[in-house]
Amino acid sequence: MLRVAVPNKGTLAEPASAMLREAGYRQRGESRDLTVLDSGNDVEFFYLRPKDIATYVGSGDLDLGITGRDLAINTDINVTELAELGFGHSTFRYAGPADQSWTVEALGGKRIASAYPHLVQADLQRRGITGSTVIRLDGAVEISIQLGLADVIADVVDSGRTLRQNGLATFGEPILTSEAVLITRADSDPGPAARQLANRLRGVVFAQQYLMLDYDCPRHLLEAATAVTPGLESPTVAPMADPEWVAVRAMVSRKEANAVMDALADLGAKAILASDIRTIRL
Ligand SMILES: Nc1ncnc2c1ncn2[C@@H]1O[C@H](COP(=O)(O)OP(=O)(O)OP(=O)(O)O)[C@@H](O)[C@H]1O
Ligand SMILES: O=P(O)(O)OC[C@H]1O[C@H](OP(=O)(O)OP(=O)(O)O)[C@H](O)[C@@H]1O
Ligand SMILES: [Mg+2]
Repeated sequence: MLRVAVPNKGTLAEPASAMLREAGYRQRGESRDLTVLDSGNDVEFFYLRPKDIATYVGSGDLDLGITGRDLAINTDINVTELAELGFGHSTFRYAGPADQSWTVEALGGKRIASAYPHLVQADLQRRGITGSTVIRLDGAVEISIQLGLADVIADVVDSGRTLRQNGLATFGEPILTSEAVLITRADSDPGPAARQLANRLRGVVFAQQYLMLDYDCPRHLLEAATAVTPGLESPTVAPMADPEWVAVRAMVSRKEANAVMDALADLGAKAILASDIRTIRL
């Protein structure tokens, strides 16, 4: 039986379970449940702290896990990414008081507070910065400078609101860009059941990036219209009761969908519909 770790709370918990459900797996109904057996798919899910997931997967006690890339790297254990899951996006950055001008080069010998100490140590080492003290905190890191514990922080930045509220500003390039990822132990074949779960999740991620467009097209405009909607392989073109018209169906990128619909309408297509795609196998 495949054993899979899923975040039990925090930012990643709800979207991770929703994605697994969409991919056809049974998920817990009660937020206090720590395990769920999906006997139909021969998978057992374990609901664990996101910070601990890479530890379980890296040790080989669990086969797969969903966690943040930043959390996985910070765990400093041998795991590899099987899929990017398209949610839980963030950056990991240095920040200091907004009224001081900081550079990464000036971090030597300074005190840096972070809930991701390994990630910070690795970044300092990569840059050849020495003598800094990394102070490990569990959360609410933004307050530590004000309280006198640290000179700067390194933390997860999403909207930037928490930093602004605490009078802080980022400096230097992001240390990392992160999102939720599916991980497995590095240097070992995860096996066919794990590959199937990864493929199902990739199908959901991919589907979320596309919409299905359907429209009616005057036959003489078909070439121009299908140039606007080439689809993945080629659009489906079906006859309509009126021989002057054809029905066209093609996938379009969700980001471009409205521009494509405008272009089709300008061209003379009618009844242009966009619908969600739940999942895909390419
Ligand atoms: N706005 C956000 N705040 C916090 N984490 C975020 C945010 N957006 C994305 N993430 C990602 O979510 C993961 C952190 O989730 P988690 O809930 O474990 O953090 P946490 O709230 O710091 O945990 P804890 O409950 O121990 O404080 C990281 O991978 C992080 O990059
Ligand atoms: O850029 P923003 O949109 O403001 O989001 C980033 C903030 O959110 C997270 O904190 P969280 O709420 O998880 O609290 P914590 O510090 O206790 O983990 C993270 O640690 C940052 O503090
Ligand atoms: Mg947090």
